[in-house]
Amino acid sequence: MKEYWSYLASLLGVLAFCQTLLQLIFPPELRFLSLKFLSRIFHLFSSYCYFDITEIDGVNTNELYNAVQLYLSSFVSINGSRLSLTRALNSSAITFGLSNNDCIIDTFGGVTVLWEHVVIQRQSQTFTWRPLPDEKRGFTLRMKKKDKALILHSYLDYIMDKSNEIRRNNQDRLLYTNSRGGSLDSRGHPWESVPFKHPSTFDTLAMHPVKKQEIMHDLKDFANGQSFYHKTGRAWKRGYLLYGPPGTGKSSMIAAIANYLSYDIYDLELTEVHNNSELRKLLMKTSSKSIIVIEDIDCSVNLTNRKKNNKGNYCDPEDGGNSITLSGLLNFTDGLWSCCGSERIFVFTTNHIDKLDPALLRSGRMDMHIYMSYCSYPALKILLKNYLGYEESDLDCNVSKELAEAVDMVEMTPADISEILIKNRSDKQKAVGELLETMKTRAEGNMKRGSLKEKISDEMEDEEQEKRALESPKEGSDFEQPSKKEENVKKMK
Ligand SMILES: Nc1ncnc2c1ncn2[C@@H]1O[C@H](COP(=O)(O)OP(=O)(O)OP(=O)(O)O)[C@@H](O)[C@H]1O
Ligand SMILES: [Mg+2]
Repeated sequence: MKEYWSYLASLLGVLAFCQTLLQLIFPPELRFLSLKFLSRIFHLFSSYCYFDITEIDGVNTNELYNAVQLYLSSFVSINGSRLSLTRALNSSAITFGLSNNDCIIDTFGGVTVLWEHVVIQRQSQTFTWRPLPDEKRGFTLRMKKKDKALILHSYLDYIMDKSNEIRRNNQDRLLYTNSRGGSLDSRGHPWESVPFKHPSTFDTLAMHPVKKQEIMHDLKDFANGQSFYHKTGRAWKRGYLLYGPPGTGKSSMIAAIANYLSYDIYDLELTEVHNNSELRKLLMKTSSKSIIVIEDIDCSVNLTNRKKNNKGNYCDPEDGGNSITLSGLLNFTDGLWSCCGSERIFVFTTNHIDKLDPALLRSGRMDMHIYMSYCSYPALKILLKNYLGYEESDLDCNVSKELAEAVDMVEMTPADISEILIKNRSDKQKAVGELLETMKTRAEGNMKRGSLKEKISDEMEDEEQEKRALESPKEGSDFEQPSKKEENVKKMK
């Protein structure tokens, strides 16, 4: 036995000596190359092949990585043994994920594949324009070589579709906003996101039911219109311009659209975008199935100060590319760049449609112009139902008649009315009474103001007429201006 141990010790000693000798004789490059060669030989005879899906691809985020992560999280909770759990700030969902360097098996169309989540600490920070994350993350997909075609053609597409579906069904919508000053985060994103939890829906939106149905129909047509857009060669996008006084529900409508179609919202703060190329980059980083919103477009940037050139056409001021121009914005919504990605809705809102540049309003630019009006009676009925639980039949016949008459005479926004109803929601009758009272008072005020205005304008018109009568000489009087023809005759004489 003793002999055996001494034999083993001497063998180990010889091996260690050989290794040191090899290290001394062969430089590290040669050793690296030989290892690479050996691994090539190994892969040549192995029946498996591997795909690496890294989180960051060059400078761009790899959408496939996020999709795989989400896809695996849907069943990893049942099959995995060691999981990472995450819950985004304010999110209502817990996400399961594979722990670092853990594996999971999946089957697709009778084929078995193995996913490994690979996390490597980044060695040294080489020089980059922006800081990179401390870890390099990625997934490695292992499959049999013979299954490669199926995996590449169908499985990855399936994962993309499935992940989109999971995200829409299980997760909160996301509300993105462009970072202050156009800065990028460590993962190269110019957008910051928070879970979007706006409760507004088309059911709660107070507007004329016919108009509402029309909009909802248009939205569904758009969302289901992939083949139509493809067939007609049009980019799969749609533009809505929402205009109307403050408090009529423009922002609520955007939230309702997002909830209706399960789209994310990109709320673009134009004042934080420095130039057209930055705008283009922001657009490139938006995902499909999203709504890109520019609120108060008339106030965001000065897009209306365009000059007429000598041909009479409007053109942007020359600024050396240091600011956003209207043509840049139109390119953003209309041009070739607007087609990167698909299934996107552009929404612009304004309180003053008359202040917008005609180029923005031209037909074909924004597909639908939607006027968000002061509250009408059909809209009021929705508010009464939402806030007080009242159907029309619950109201006294006379009261509903009075409400219907009064609401058409006052210019009250749904926001004004909501306020009164919320304040008195514990006492429904009081709420309706106060609403009616307010409407009547305002209507009287409006009428008084209206008749006063009418009186003033009548008086002004009378004065104007008198003035004109004094200034213009009477027919046949001495002060009659000679006609041009007479003047010419005089000159000839
Ligand atoms: N049409 C509406 N239906 C239901 N609620 C509404 C409607 N309009 C306004 N409101 C209520 O009033 C509040 C303000 O509405 P919202 O922010 O959507 O108005 P807006 O038109 O976007 O105003 P602004 O022009 O000032 O941005 C909302 O929180 C909502 O409760
Ligand atoms: Mg708004």
